[in-house]
Amino acid sequence: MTVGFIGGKFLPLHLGHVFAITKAACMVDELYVILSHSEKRDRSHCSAGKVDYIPAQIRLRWLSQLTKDMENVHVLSIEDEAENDQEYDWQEGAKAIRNAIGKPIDIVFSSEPAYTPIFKQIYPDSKQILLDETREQIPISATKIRKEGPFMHWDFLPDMVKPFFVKKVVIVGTESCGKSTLTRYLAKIFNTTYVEEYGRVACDELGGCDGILLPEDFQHIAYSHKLLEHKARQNANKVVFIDTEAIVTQYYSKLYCDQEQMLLDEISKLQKYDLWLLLEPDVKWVDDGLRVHGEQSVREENHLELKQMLDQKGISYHEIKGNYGERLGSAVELVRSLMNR
Ligand SMILES: NC(=O)c1ccc[n+]([C@@H]2O[C@H](COP(=O)([O-])OP(=O)(O)OC[C@H]3O[C@@H](n4cnc5c(N)ncnc54)[C@H](O)[C@@H]3O)[C@@H](O)[C@H]2O)c1
Repeated sequence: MTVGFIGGKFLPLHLGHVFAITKAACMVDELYVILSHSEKRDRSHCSAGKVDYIPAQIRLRWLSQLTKDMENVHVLSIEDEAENDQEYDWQEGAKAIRNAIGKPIDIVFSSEPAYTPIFKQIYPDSKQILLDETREQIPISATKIRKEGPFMHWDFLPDMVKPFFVKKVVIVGTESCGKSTLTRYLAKIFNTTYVEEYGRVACDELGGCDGILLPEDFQHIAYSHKLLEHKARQNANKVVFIDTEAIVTQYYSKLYCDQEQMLLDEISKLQKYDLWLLLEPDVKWVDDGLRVHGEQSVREENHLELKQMLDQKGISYHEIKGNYGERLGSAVELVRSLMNR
């Protein structure tokens, strides 16, 4: 029975790691993948680059998803207190790894020749195997991803890792301000997924909204919308476009049922978007059979009401106005600058 391990920060996990882990898994009876983490050190690595801090729990989830059907692979997480790589105590780290594995280690895997003398010292009885020290198979490193940003190396990220980096753009506004068209067009331009307004789907099913929507419909709408958001984010290509969120649902609950719902407020506290686009009601009102507030003065009043609701929540949004072409142009520009940030 041979036991081996491969350790790393996996900050973030990439296809080079996947290659190394799968190759190592074929060379031993039992492989341990060790996630070494220290919040201080890992935060400073991330902030020195172009990625948000990736908590250890997220990295552990990725490794767990990756290895869940690899019967001879186990993932362990080991924390240390080092503030940077230079401060990392390899000897202490080895002690913790031995303890966690709890059986003799036959092979220590890595793709980093610089670790060879260290491993010789701290694992004198184990064999060392370098998996792809020239990084010929999968030419990528986590340092490069952090330095240049995940979007530059998107194809080197495993599918379970991508959603963490996906930017969420939400498009809000009152009736007939071009939200659903803008959402779909942005998704086409950025070649990605989008979420349509679930309230519309619900009203289509009911055959209308005015006078027949019940307060609980808005809860159903908010839950269903969040589920669609989750799915669209899983499949997104770097960015996902979302038509409407819980504050707009609250706005509609007030408009149709004269009820402000605590649940919708709570949902709105949990949501996090990278960019908010608030559409002005300055395009022609289109009667689609579901809309009822077409008078321009009413549209403007409603817009103001929604704006106030966003302001009260401290949301920072970009106001989008003009004809359809101008709206698309300014939205594209804002999304591009978000992606390059
Ligand atoms: N104490 C110990 O015994 C021990 C052992 C190993 C690791 N560690 C910890 O892990 C850290 C090392 O993590 P890291 O950030 O250098 O590794 P990492 O998270 O970037 O990579 C993990 C492993 O994958 C390999 N790898 C990376 N890119 C690859 C590619 N493109 N193709 C093939 N293989 C690839 C690396 O060589 C490494 O062996 C150390 O600083 C230490 O904290 C400790």
